[in-house]
Amino acid sequence: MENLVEVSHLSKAFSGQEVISDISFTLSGGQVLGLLGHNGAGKSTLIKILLGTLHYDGEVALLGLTPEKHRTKIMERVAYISDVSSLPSWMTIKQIINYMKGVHPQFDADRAKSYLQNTELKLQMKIVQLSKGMKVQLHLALVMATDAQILILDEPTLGLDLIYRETFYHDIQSWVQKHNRSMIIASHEVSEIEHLLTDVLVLKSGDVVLQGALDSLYEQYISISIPHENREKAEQYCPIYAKEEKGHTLMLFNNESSEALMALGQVSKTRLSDLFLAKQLGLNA
Ligand SMILES: Nc1ncnc2c1ncn2[C@@H]1O[C@H](COP(=O)(O)OP(=O)(O)OP(=O)(O)O)[C@@H](O)[C@H]1O
Repeated sequence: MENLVEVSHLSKAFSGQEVISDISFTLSGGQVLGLLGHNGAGKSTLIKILLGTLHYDGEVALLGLTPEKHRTKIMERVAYISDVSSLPSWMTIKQIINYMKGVHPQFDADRAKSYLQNTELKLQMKIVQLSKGMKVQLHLALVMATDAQILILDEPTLGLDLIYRETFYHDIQSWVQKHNRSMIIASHEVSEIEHLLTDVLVLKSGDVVLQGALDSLYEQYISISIPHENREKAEQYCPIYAKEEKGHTLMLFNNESSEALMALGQVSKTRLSDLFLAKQLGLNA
């Protein structure tokens, strides 16, 4: 399948200081990439590069186009939502829909209105009167009506309540699947987005520390709840991460599935949040 996003040996330095080092990945329709990392890991810098607002070293192509050179063309088919995205506050919802119709070649006003029918938003409402969650709903409806091929989200649900978050991710996931789009989500809420993701890219101070399809990572990394009496024996198998939980220690192992180890505790599905912490903190968690 044709790749919608291609990144090859991407690096970025600010004043000689490298903040992204040699990142490569591709995304095709239906793939949802979780871009994860501690504060300052380089997530927003990578997003800015994809959106064509920063210079970089390496190769980057969205829909076959280079972000720096073809920013306007790319932005017709790439949508971006972040917690700081701003919509013109003086407009009514009806006005912004009409405005989008005027400036965006692929915008379908009827589709935007039909998405809004499932919300409490009304066409005559002014954007300035909307709560943060309502603004995100409006933004999402506008994006879903633009027929964007690639959707980039940077902490889109920051400050939203649980109901808005659930609805937001539910709507966006059905849209991505139905239309075979690609999506990149940068977020600190690892557990919240795990079920949406097909792939992950975890950064630590600009370096890739974990990358791949989630299904193969779930196979590669094994989580076992070890009762305290077996802890010492389990440690001999070199866990990459250990966390005290009620009545046992949760240990994570890489490519270690010997029967003797499995017999020491209860094997459970690996959680992305534990894998994330293992890669950020290692055994010193
Ligand atoms: N314009 C800039 N000039 C100099 N350094 C910058 C600039 N923008 C970002 N940085 C640095 O690059 C590094 C990566 O920052 P970035 O904003 O990409 O991280 P992030 O993963 O998005 O972090 P957070 O989760 O806190 O938003 C940080 O060390 C930051 O200080």
